[in-house]
Amino acid sequence: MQDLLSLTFAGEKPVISQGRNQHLSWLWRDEGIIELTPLHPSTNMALVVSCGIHGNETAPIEMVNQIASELIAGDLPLAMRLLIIIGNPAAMRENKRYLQADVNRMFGGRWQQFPDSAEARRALCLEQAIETFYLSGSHEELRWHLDLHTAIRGSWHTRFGVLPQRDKPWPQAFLRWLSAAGLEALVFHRAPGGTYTHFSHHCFQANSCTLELGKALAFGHNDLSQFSDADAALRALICGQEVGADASIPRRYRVLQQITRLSAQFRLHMSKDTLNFTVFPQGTLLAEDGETRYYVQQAREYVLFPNPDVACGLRAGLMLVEDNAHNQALQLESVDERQQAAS
Ligand SMILES: O=C(O)CCC(=O)N[C@@H](CCC(=O)O)C(=O)O
Ligand SMILES: [Zn+2]
Repeated sequence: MQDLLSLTFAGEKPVISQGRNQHLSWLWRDEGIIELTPLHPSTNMALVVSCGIHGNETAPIEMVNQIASELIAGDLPLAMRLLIIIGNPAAMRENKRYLQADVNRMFGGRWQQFPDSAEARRALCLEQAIETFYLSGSHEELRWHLDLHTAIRGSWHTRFGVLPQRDKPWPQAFLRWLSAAGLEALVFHRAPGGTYTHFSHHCFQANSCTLELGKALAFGHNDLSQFSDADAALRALICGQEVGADASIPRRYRVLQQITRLSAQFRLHMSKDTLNFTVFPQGTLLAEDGETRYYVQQAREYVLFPNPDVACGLRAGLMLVEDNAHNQALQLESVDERQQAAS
C-alpha cells in the first residue's frame, strides 16, 4: 500500500483496502483512518493515535505516518489493537488549522451546531471511528487515546500534554508513559470541552491526552529530532514494551480560568510573541471584551494558547496555576526561573 499520508493527501483510497503481514492485519476504514489488528496480541490495550485534527500541525502527521508505514510493511511488531487517524485531511491539503470551523471544538455532538459543514461531518466520522473501534473490543480492554498536536506559538515548555477533566487521579502507568514521551509539563483541564480527548475520555473512559509537540510548521520544515522521546515511547507502546522509569517528571499545571472571545470588540493584551507558559502577576489586565475584563486572579498565572483570532464564543486563551505539591522530585527548573534569567 502507498503510505497513509500520500493517499490521504491525494484524497485517494488504497487500491486494495486491507492486507496482512507476519505481525498484523490492517483495514482502511475511511479517509485517513486505518485499523490494525495484531495476529499475536500481547496486551489487552486498544490504542487510538490521532494527528492532524488541525490540518497545519504537520510534525505529528509525519511521525505517525512513518510508524504506520513500518507497521504495514511488517517492519514493526504490533502488541495491541490500534486505530491510526489523520483528523482533518481537507485542512491538511491547504496547510490550514481548519477550513470553516475548528474540528477540535465540535466533539461530543457539538458538530450539530454546524449544519452543512464538511468539518462537522468529519467530526461525526471521527466520533464514530472511535466508537466502532472501542466497542468492537472486549469489555476488559484498556483504552488509550493519544491525540498529537503542535502549538501555534512557541512555548517555554516545547513538549507538553493537556489532559481532559477527570474527577479522580490518572493511572500511574499512563502518567509514566507521558513522562517517557519527553513531556516537560502536563496541563489538567477542570471543565469539560469539545476536544477529541474530552470525547474519548468521557464517552469511553479512555486514558486520553492531547500531546503538544513543538510549534506548527509546514510539511518538510519540521525537526522531528525534538520529538525523539515521543517517537520512541510511541513505538515502545505499540510493540508492548515497558518504557523506562528514568524520565524527568513533568511539571503540573491546572486551568484556573478561560479567556473567551465574546464579540468583535475582543482585545487581548499580549503581544504576538508571547510564549505559552509566560507568567503574569496578580492584577494584570489580560483581555477585555466590551464590559468584560479578564485579570490575573492568583499571585502568578501562566498563559496557554493565547489567540485573539478565534471565532466568537470560543477559547482565546487559558490561564494556569502550578500544581506541584505532590511532586517531591521535580528535575526541571521552573519556567519562572528561566523567564527571570531571560529578562
Ligand atoms: O497553540 C494553540 O493555540 C492551539 C494548539 C492546539 O491545537 N491545542 C489543542 C488543545 C486541546 C486540548 O485542550 O486538549 C486545541 O486547541 O484544540
Ligand atoms: Zn492542534
